[in-house]
Amino acid sequence: MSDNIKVVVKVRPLIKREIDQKLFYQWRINNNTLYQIDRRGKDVGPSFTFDKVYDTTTKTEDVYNDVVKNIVEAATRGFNGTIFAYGQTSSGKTYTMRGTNKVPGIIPLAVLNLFDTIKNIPDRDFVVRVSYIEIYNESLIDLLNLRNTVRIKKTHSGVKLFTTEKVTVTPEEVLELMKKGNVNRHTGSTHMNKKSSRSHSIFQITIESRVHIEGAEEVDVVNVSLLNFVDLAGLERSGETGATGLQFKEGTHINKSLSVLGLVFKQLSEDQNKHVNYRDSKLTRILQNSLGGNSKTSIICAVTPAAVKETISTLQFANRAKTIKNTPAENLVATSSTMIQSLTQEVSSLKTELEIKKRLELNLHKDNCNLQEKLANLQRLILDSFDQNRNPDMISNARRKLHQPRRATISTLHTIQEE
Ligand SMILES: Nc1ncnc2c1ncn2[C@@H]1O[C@H](COP(=O)(O)OP(=O)(O)OP(=O)(O)O)[C@@H](O)[C@H]1O
Repeated sequence: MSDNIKVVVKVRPLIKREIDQKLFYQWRINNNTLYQIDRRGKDVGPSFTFDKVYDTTTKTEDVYNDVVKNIVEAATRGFNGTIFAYGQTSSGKTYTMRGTNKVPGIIPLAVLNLFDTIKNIPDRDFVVRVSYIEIYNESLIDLLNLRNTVRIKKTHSGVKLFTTEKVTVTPEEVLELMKKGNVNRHTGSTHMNKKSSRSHSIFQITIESRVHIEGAEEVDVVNVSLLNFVDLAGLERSGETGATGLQFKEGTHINKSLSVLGLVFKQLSEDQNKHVNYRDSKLTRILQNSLGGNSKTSIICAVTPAAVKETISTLQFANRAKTIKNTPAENLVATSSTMIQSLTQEVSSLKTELEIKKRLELNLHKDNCNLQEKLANLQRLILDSFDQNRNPDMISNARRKLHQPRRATISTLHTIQEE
């Protein structure tokens, strides 16, 4: 397994729906290799080997210890980290990331581990901030405040999300925020999954730390790192999910952004100097730093044992992902001077935004003047038709005034009305 990008496969047990439909295990696992089998257990198709393949008895905690724990702990030392759950609809991604009341998922395990690790680093002061967004039909939604608008901006350290961030001091607070966000997520019932995620979600934890100096007024060095937990919506085929109408539209967006993700993975695994289509979807744009960038990354591919086509497609994706090379850098240390540089850049981009808004306002003002002028002309026409039988001198006087320059239009109109 590469140290910087780890790709593992997790096979979930058959679920009630599949048992009721008399579906059976189409895969057997031996020595981290998946073999396609028929109903009698005979090998019939392709096989796929990975560094780690977890069978149906594996606990999420084992996966956590193998491929997530070290990323969370490195985040307390200033490394960025990203954990993806990828797989077809109903393969167990949300179960793995979030867990249930009885079985904790990757996020709760990470949160507990994070606060434990921090507690054991007494010479640094930590600030932990949490945000939670979803990408629904290519729109960004702030799951911690649905009225907020989420923006993506390029900063000197990479692409940054501007969304609600809550400072938290206990694991319970973080998990409360996760629960609050989960309630706001778009889900729907399909033939494949009673509670299917209709969006990609990104649970972000920002960890900031500085050396603890008793009585010190000013701190010069700050480490900032970002942990992303990405629960991807599942690749789906409308024929199997029974999606129509809005669900069909959602499925189209999900599939499109996943195919951009697949393309980005392909490009990253082929040639490091090639153009990479990060900008083709919000998902890849936001996660640009975690894909072939400055991040330690683990991809957990969830597969259902009763599917063949979708499982093969997930395993092919996992194969490609293995070859991506990330370059996590240790120097994620922001000194006060780099922070000033970053803040200056942000100020300058906000100034540009303000300029654009001012120009828009000016254009709106011009439009407004044009409309007022049109209104005056229309009122002139109305006056003409009503006043045909009135004093001809008064009418020609009014006409003369109406043909004066535009700025005078409104006052002219008032004069005419007074006359
Ligand atoms: N390891 C497991 N053990 C038992 N049940 C599981 C396991 N993994 C998943 N399940 C069950 O399988 C079903 C589908 O799981 P889940 O909702 O996590 O899939 P998903 O991949 O997130 O689907 P979607 O993409 O449609 O949101 C759920 O009922 C879940 O409880």
